[in-house]
Amino acid sequence: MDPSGAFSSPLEVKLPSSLEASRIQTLPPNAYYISDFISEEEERIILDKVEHAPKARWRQLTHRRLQTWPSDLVKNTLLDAQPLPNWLEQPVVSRLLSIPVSDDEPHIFASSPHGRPNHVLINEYPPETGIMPHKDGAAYHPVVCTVSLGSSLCLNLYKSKEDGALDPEPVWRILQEPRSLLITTGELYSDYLHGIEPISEDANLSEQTVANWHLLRSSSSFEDGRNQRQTRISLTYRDVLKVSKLGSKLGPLFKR
Ligand SMILES: O=C(O)CCC(=O)C(=O)O
Ligand SMILES: [Fe+2]
Repeated sequence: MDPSGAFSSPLEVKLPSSLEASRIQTLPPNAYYISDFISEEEERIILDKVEHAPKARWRQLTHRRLQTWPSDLVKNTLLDAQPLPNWLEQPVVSRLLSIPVSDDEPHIFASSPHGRPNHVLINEYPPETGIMPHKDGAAYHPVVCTVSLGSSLCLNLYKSKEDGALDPEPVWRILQEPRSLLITTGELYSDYLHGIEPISEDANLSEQTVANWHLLRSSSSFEDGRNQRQTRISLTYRDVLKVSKLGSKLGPLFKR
């Protein structure tokens, strides 16, 4: 195992020497995209863990299912001071913490309260499933790290209009390939909304319409401008600002 927690061939995982090399330059500060963040074997292992998690872990929404680890938030607070399970820590967290942002910022969570992510949301998107445009809000330090598994799809970014209403046309699209990492922070986190359209195929994909086109693993596979969606699983890593030790003192009754 190498220091970044990699079990797999370094040929499959390609980490930049600093995030600057992975910056999505067409977007406001700051967004980064790393196409080969985890290997195919690591992807299989994580997908297997997600699929075989205890049934009670899944929360079913109208169109989408999700899991929260280590637990749901209560009033924006993480009640459980439980660590993340090992399969969510390795290789993702150790690898996240191994990539410098710049010479004086050792990694993307260096200035967050806990210095690392303490919470993971797992969302499942079968084709024709999406998520409404939204902001992630005040519970989290403004850094979101999303690992995509299983299939590609586009994340749309939206602006609020002057009157606060949503402008329904996305201002940008980010194409997320399986095994990729997308990091969004700063202005992108605070000033824009993000969402995923509930469609079976992303269309009109090109250098002009996809913000991270030049950072894709395989832009040639989208040469016809289309991406037929399969089921995509995303892991969203964040640092919840408020953590209460009370949850662990109250004991297992209050845990999920
Ligand atoms: O699945 C994604 O990439 C986005 C998920 C998301 O926006 C959220 O969970 O807040
Ligand atoms: Fe979100």
